[in-house]
Amino acid sequence: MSSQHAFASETQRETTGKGRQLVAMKELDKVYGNGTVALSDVNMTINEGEFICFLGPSGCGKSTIFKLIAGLEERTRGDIEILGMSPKEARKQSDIAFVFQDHTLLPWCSVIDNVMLPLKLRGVPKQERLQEAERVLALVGLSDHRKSLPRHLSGGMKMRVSIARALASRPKLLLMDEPFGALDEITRQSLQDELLKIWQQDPSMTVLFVTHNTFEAVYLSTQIVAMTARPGRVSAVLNVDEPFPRDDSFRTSAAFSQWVRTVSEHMQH
Ligand SMILES: Nc1ncnc2c1ncn2[C@@H]1O[C@H](COP(=O)(O)OP(=O)(O)OP(=O)(O)O)[C@@H](O)[C@H]1O
Repeated sequence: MSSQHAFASETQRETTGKGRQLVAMKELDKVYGNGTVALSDVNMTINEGEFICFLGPSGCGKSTIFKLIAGLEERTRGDIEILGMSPKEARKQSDIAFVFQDHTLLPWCSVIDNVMLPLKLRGVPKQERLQEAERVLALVGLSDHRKSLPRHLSGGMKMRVSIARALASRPKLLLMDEPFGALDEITRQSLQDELLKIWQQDPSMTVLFVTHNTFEAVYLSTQIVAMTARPGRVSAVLNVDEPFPRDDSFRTSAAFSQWVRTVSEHMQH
Protein backbone atom coordinates (compact mmCIF):
# COMPACT_ATOMS: atom_id res chain seq x y z
CA MET A 1 0.00 0.00 0.00
CA SER A 2 1.31 3.47 -0.74
CA SER A 3 -0.08 6.82 0.28
CA GLN A 4 -0.44 7.74 -3.40
CA HIS A 5 -3.15 5.23 -4.08
CA ALA A 6 -4.54 4.67 -0.61
CA PHE A 7 -7.05 7.50 -0.82
CA ALA A 8 -9.79 7.74 -3.37
CA SER A 9 -10.29 11.26 -4.63
CA GLU A 10 -13.43 13.10 -3.64
CA THR A 11 -15.09 12.55 -7.00
CA GLN A 12 -14.42 8.79 -6.97
CA ARG A 13 -15.96 8.28 -3.55
CA GLU A 14 -17.75 5.00 -4.13
CA THR A 15 -17.54 2.43 -1.37
CA THR A 16 -16.36 -1.12 -1.92
CA GLY A 17 -19.01 -2.53 0.39
CA LYS A 18 -20.26 -6.04 0.67
CA GLY A 19 -23.90 -5.14 0.21
CA ARG A 20 -26.47 -2.77 -1.25
CA GLN A 21 -26.36 0.98 -0.82
CA LEU A 22 -27.52 1.94 2.65
CA VAL A 23 -26.89 5.68 3.03
CA ALA A 24 -26.69 8.27 0.26
CA MET A 25 -25.64 11.84 1.01
CA LYS A 26 -25.64 14.34 -1.80
CA GLU A 27 -24.44 17.95 -1.69
CA LEU A 28 -25.25 18.04 1.98
CA ASP A 29 -24.89 21.32 3.90
CA LYS A 30 -25.71 21.97 7.53
CA VAL A 31 -25.85 25.50 8.88
CA TYR A 32 -27.01 25.77 12.49
CA GLY A 33 -29.44 28.47 13.61
CA ASN A 34 -26.60 30.62 14.96
CA GLY A 35 -24.95 30.70 11.52
CA THR A 36 -22.30 28.03 12.20
CA VAL A 37 -21.56 26.21 8.95
CA ALA A 38 -20.99 22.69 10.27
CA LEU A 39 -20.99 20.80 6.96
CA SER A 40 -20.44 21.90 3.40
CA ASP A 41 -21.10 19.87 0.27
CA VAL A 42 -20.79 16.40 1.75
CA ASN A 43 -21.17 13.67 -0.89
CA MET A 44 -20.88 10.07 0.18
CA THR A 45 -22.47 6.67 -0.25
CA ILE A 46 -22.25 3.98 2.39
CA ASN A 47 -22.88 0.35 1.54
CA GLU A 48 -24.40 -2.26 3.79
CA GLY A 49 -21.95 -4.30 5.85
CA GLU A 50 -19.20 -1.69 6.11
CA PHE A 51 -17.43 -0.62 9.29
CA ILE A 52 -16.62 3.03 8.70
CA CYS A 53 -14.63 5.29 11.01
CA PHE A 54 -14.95 9.07 10.76
CA LEU A 55 -11.74 10.90 11.62
CA GLY A 56 -11.25 14.65 11.74
CA PRO A 57 -10.37 17.62 13.93
CA SER A 58 -12.64 18.64 16.76
CA GLY A 59 -15.68 20.54 15.52
CA CYS A 60 -15.42 19.35 11.90
CA GLY A 61 -18.98 18.06 11.91
CA LYS A 62 -18.65 14.32 12.63
CA SER A 63 -21.46 14.31 15.18
CA THR A 64 -23.52 16.54 12.90
CA ILE A 65 -23.32 13.92 10.12
CA PHE A 66 -24.57 11.30 12.60
CA LYS A 67 -27.43 13.56 13.72
CA LEU A 68 -28.48 14.06 10.09
CA ILE A 69 -28.34 10.31 9.41
CA ALA A 70 -30.41 9.63 12.53
CA GLY A 71 -32.95 12.31 11.65
CA LEU A 72 -32.16 14.26 14.83
CA GLU A 73 -31.22 17.39 12.83
CA GLU A 74 -32.53 18.66 9.51
CA ARG A 75 -30.20 19.32 6.60
CA THR A 76 -29.95 22.88 5.26
CA ARG A 77 -29.32 21.82 1.64
CA GLY A 78 -28.88 18.61 -0.31
CA ASP A 79 -30.30 15.12 0.05
CA ILE A 80 -29.92 12.28 2.49
CA GLU A 81 -31.57 8.86 2.19
CA ILE A 82 -31.34 5.68 4.25
CA LEU A 83 -32.42 2.63 2.25
CA GLY A 84 -34.46 4.96 0.08
CA MET A 85 -36.25 6.47 3.10
CA SER A 86 -35.88 9.74 4.93
CA PRO A 87 -33.76 9.44 8.10
CA LYS A 88 -36.84 9.96 10.28
CA GLU A 89 -38.70 7.12 8.56
CA ALA A 90 -35.67 4.84 8.95
CA ARG A 91 -35.41 5.70 12.66
CA LYS A 92 -39.11 4.96 13.17
CA GLN A 93 -38.55 1.47 11.75
CA SER A 94 -35.79 0.95 14.33
CA ASP A 95 -33.24 0.58 11.56
CA ILE A 96 -30.87 2.95 13.35
CA ALA A 97 -29.40 2.71 16.85
CA PHE A 98 -26.98 4.99 18.72
CA VAL A 99 -24.16 4.42 21.19
CA PHE A 100 -22.59 7.50 22.79
CA GLN A 101 -19.46 7.94 24.89
CA ASP A 102 -21.71 8.63 27.87
CA HIS A 103 -23.44 5.29 28.41
CA THR A 104 -26.81 6.98 29.32
CA LEU A 105 -27.97 4.04 31.47
CA LEU A 106 -30.78 4.57 33.97
CA PRO A 107 -29.04 4.27 37.37
CA TRP A 108 -32.05 2.83 39.20
CA CYS A 109 -32.66 0.05 36.66
CA SER A 110 -30.81 -3.28 36.49
CA VAL A 111 -28.66 -4.16 33.50
CA ILE A 112 -31.38 -6.28 31.91
CA ASP A 113 -34.07 -3.64 32.50
CA ASN A 114 -31.85 -1.03 30.86
CA VAL A 115 -31.36 -3.28 27.85
CA MET A 116 -35.09 -4.03 27.60
CA LEU A 117 -36.24 -0.42 27.97
CA PRO A 118 -36.21 0.60 24.27
CA LEU A 119 -38.06 -2.64 23.42
CA LYS A 120 -40.63 -1.90 26.13
CA LEU A 121 -41.13 1.60 24.74
CA ARG A 122 -41.81 0.02 21.35
CA GLY A 123 -44.43 -2.30 22.85
CA VAL A 124 -42.51 -5.55 22.38
CA PRO A 125 -44.16 -8.27 24.56
CA LYS A 126 -42.38 -9.12 27.81
CA GLN A 127 -41.28 -12.67 26.91
CA GLU A 128 -39.81 -11.48 23.61
CA ARG A 129 -38.06 -8.57 25.40
CA LEU A 130 -36.49 -10.96 27.87
CA GLN A 131 -35.30 -13.35 25.17
CA GLU A 132 -33.79 -10.55 23.14
CA ALA A 133 -32.09 -8.99 26.17
CA GLU A 134 -30.59 -12.36 27.13
CA ARG A 135 -29.31 -12.77 23.57
CA VAL A 136 -27.52 -9.41 23.44
CA LEU A 137 -26.18 -9.66 27.02
CA ALA A 138 -24.60 -12.98 26.03
CA LEU A 139 -23.11 -11.29 22.96
CA VAL A 140 -21.32 -8.72 25.14
CA GLY A 141 -20.41 -11.28 27.85
CA LEU A 142 -22.63 -9.84 30.59
CA SER A 143 -25.20 -12.58 31.18
CA ASP A 144 -23.98 -13.04 34.75
CA HIS A 145 -24.51 -9.35 35.51
CA ARG A 146 -28.11 -9.09 34.30
CA LYS A 147 -29.39 -8.16 37.78
CA SER A 148 -26.60 -5.65 38.64
CA LEU A 149 -27.17 -1.93 38.88
CA PRO A 150 -25.03 0.30 36.65
CA ARG A 151 -23.13 1.76 39.64
CA HIS A 152 -21.74 -1.69 40.39
CA LEU A 153 -20.17 -1.98 36.93
CA SER A 154 -16.82 -0.77 35.58
CA GLY A 155 -16.69 1.79 32.77
CA GLY A 156 -16.04 -0.96 30.21
CA MET A 157 -18.98 -3.01 31.48
CA LYS A 158 -21.32 0.00 31.32
CA MET A 159 -20.25 0.50 27.71
CA ARG A 160 -20.99 -3.18 27.01
CA VAL A 161 -24.51 -2.69 28.41
CA SER A 162 -24.93 0.36 26.23
CA ILE A 163 -23.87 -1.64 23.15
CA ALA A 164 -26.21 -4.49 24.14
CA ARG A 165 -29.11 -2.05 24.45
CA ALA A 166 -28.39 -0.70 20.96
CA LEU A 167 -28.15 -4.20 19.48
CA ALA A 168 -31.44 -5.29 21.05
CA SER A 169 -33.40 -3.49 18.36
CA ARG A 170 -31.43 -5.42 15.68
CA PRO A 171 -30.47 -2.22 13.86
CA LYS A 172 -29.27 -2.23 10.28
CA LEU A 173 -27.16 0.82 11.08
CA LEU A 174 -25.27 1.30 14.35
CA LEU A 175 -24.00 4.84 14.97
CA MET A 176 -21.23 5.03 17.58
CA ASP A 177 -20.03 8.51 18.57
CA GLU A 178 -16.63 8.17 20.30
CA PRO A 179 -17.92 5.24 22.36
CA PHE A 180 -14.55 4.17 23.76
CA GLY A 181 -13.04 7.64 24.24
CA ALA A 182 -13.26 7.58 28.04
CA LEU A 183 -11.91 4.05 28.53
CA ASP A 184 -8.38 2.95 29.42
CA GLU A 185 -6.31 1.44 26.59
CA ILE A 186 -6.64 -2.22 27.63
CA THR A 187 -10.42 -2.02 28.05
CA ARG A 188 -10.63 -0.10 24.81
CA GLN A 189 -8.76 -2.77 22.88
CA SER A 190 -10.85 -5.61 24.29
CA LEU A 191 -14.05 -3.74 23.42
CA GLN A 192 -12.72 -3.13 19.91
CA ASP A 193 -12.23 -6.89 19.56
CA GLU A 194 -15.70 -7.67 20.92
CA LEU A 195 -17.33 -5.11 18.69
CA LEU A 196 -15.60 -6.50 15.59
CA LYS A 197 -16.72 -10.01 16.55
CA ILE A 198 -20.35 -8.87 16.89
CA TRP A 199 -20.18 -6.98 13.61
CA GLN A 200 -18.68 -9.97 11.79
CA GLN A 201 -21.49 -12.24 13.01
CA ASP A 202 -24.07 -10.12 11.15
CA PRO A 203 -22.95 -9.42 7.58
CA SER A 204 -25.80 -6.97 6.99
CA MET A 205 -25.01 -4.72 9.98
CA THR A 206 -23.25 -1.48 9.17
CA VAL A 207 -21.31 0.42 11.81
CA LEU A 208 -20.42 4.11 11.62
CA PHE A 209 -17.93 5.04 14.30
CA VAL A 210 -16.47 8.43 15.30
CA THR A 211 -13.02 8.39 16.85
CA HIS A 212 -10.09 10.76 17.32
CA ASN A 213 -7.76 7.80 17.59
CA THR A 214 -5.96 6.83 14.37
CA PHE A 215 -4.92 3.42 15.76
CA GLU A 216 -8.53 2.63 16.62
CA ALA A 217 -9.73 3.75 13.18
CA VAL A 218 -7.18 1.57 11.35
CA TYR A 219 -7.87 -1.46 13.55
CA LEU A 220 -11.64 -1.36 13.15
CA SER A 221 -12.39 -0.01 9.70
CA THR A 222 -13.20 -1.32 6.32
CA GLN A 223 -13.08 2.36 5.38
CA ILE A 224 -11.86 5.58 7.00
CA VAL A 225 -13.61 8.84 6.14
CA ALA A 226 -11.23 11.75 6.62
CA MET A 227 -12.83 15.13 7.24
CA THR A 228 -11.41 18.65 6.99
CA ALA A 229 -11.68 21.33 9.69
CA ARG A 230 -14.91 23.35 9.78
CA PRO A 231 -16.83 23.72 7.58
CA GLY A 232 -16.61 19.94 7.48
CA ARG A 233 -16.08 18.25 4.16
CA VAL A 234 -15.08 14.74 3.30
CA SER A 235 -11.51 15.11 2.08
CA ALA A 236 -10.94 11.42 1.32
CA VAL A 237 -12.14 7.89 1.85
CA LEU A 238 -9.52 5.26 2.57
CA ASN A 239 -10.27 1.61 1.93
CA VAL A 240 -8.47 -0.33 4.66
CA ASP A 241 -8.20 -3.51 2.62
CA GLU A 242 -6.79 -5.71 5.35
CA PRO A 243 -8.51 -9.03 6.09
CA PHE A 244 -10.86 -9.87 8.95
CA PRO A 245 -10.85 -11.30 11.58
CA ARG A 246 -8.26 -8.90 13.00
CA ASP A 247 -6.42 -9.49 16.25
CA ASP A 248 -3.24 -8.54 18.10
CA SER A 249 -1.11 -9.89 15.29
CA PHE A 250 -2.60 -7.15 13.07
CA ARG A 251 -2.09 -4.50 15.79
CA THR A 252 1.61 -5.33 15.96
CA SER A 253 2.20 -5.85 12.23
CA ALA A 254 4.24 -3.70 9.87
CA ALA A 255 1.13 -3.27 7.70
CA PHE A 256 -0.77 -1.75 10.64
CA SER A 257 2.05 0.75 11.35
CA GLN A 258 2.11 1.70 7.69
CA TRP A 259 -1.64 2.34 7.65
CA VAL A 260 -1.38 4.47 10.80
CA ARG A 261 1.43 6.51 9.21
CA THR A 262 -0.53 6.97 6.00
CA VAL A 263 -3.67 8.11 7.78
CA SER A 264 -1.73 10.41 10.16
CA GLU A 265 0.12 12.03 7.28
CA HIS A 266 -3.14 12.61 5.51
CA MET A 267 -4.80 14.13 8.56
CA GLN A 268 -1.94 16.63 8.95
CA HIS A 269 -2.51 18.12 5.49
N1 LIG B 1 -26.87 22.82 17.98
C1 LIG B 1 -25.85 23.54 17.54
N2 LIG B 1 -25.96 24.87 17.35
C2 LIG B 1 -24.94 25.61 16.87
N3 LIG B 1 -23.73 25.10 16.53
C3 LIG B 1 -23.56 23.77 16.70
C4 LIG B 1 -24.60 22.93 17.21
N4 LIG B 1 -24.13 21.66 17.25
C5 LIG B 1 -22.86 21.71 16.80
N5 LIG B 1 -22.51 22.98 16.46
C6 LIG B 1 -21.24 23.44 15.91
O1 LIG B 1 -21.07 22.79 14.65
C7 LIG B 1 -19.70 22.41 14.45
C8 LIG B 1 -19.62 20.90 14.24
O2 LIG B 1 -19.98 20.27 15.47
P1 LIG B 1 -19.92 18.68 15.67
O3 LIG B 1 -20.30 18.41 17.07
O4 LIG B 1 -20.68 18.03 14.58
O5 LIG B 1 -18.36 18.40 15.44
P2 LIG B 1 -17.48 17.11 15.80
O6 LIG B 1 -16.57 16.90 14.65
O7 LIG B 1 -18.36 15.99 16.18
O8 LIG B 1 -16.67 17.64 17.08
P3 LIG B 1 -15.92 16.83 18.24
O9 LIG B 1 -14.88 15.99 17.57
O10 LIG B 1 -15.31 17.92 19.09
O11 LIG B 1 -16.97 16.02 18.97
C9 LIG B 1 -18.96 22.91 15.70
O12 LIG B 1 -18.38 24.17 15.41
C10 LIG B 1 -20.04 23.04 16.76
O13 LIG B 1 -19.70 24.04 17.69
